[in-house]
Amino acid sequence: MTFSAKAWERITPLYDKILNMPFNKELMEGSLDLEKFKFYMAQDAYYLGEFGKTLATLAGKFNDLNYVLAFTEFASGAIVVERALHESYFHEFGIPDLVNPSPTCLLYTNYILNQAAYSDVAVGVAAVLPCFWIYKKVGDHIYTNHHHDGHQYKKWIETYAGEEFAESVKLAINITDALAEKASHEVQEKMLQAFEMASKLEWMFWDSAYREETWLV
Ligand SMILES: Cc1ncc(CN)c(N)n1
Repeated sequence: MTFSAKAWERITPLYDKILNMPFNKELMEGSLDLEKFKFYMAQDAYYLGEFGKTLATLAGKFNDLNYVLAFTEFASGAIVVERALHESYFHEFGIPDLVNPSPTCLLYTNYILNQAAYSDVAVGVAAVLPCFWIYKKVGDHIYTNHHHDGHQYKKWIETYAGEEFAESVKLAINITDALAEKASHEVQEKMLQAFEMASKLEWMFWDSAYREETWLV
């Protein structure tokens, strides 16, 4: 069994919960409160900057130059392509440029940055894989089930259900599998744990956006 098959099996119950979160269900129906979506987009802008730095950190750790290239492109993709999506919404909805990260956003970004900086590179890669893979699956699910006409969150849906993003996700999965194949049993177990932890943090990120989470002190 490949690492990716094992990893997805491990998070399947969590993935089902993600699909049924109010944020994602209402986003799909187009009924999601605009203030919640704006909150999410603002936090996600912060997230994507840190995600880009995490990918760039990982890029510098590979010996295989194909992987360096792939992760460098992922890093610029996170910042350039997804930022374009954000900027169109920022324009439309007036979301602020400077964002203070929510507790969950800070927790998630610090987790992936920490894994990229201090863990085995294969573990760092496993920690960022949910950011690709879960979004692709959720994007496809929402794309298939949403009403196409005049949907106010159409650009978001099309970004994550699109072909360009699909190519990156496939490559990220293949690289993770190749790294896992060469890793010790111990590192493979840490990779699974990192994949599961980041998947939980994806759940928390949507939940925190729905609650418009703030600092209590
Ligand atoms: C929180 C989060 N995770 C993943 C993605 C998709 N790269 C995103 N935009 N935001």
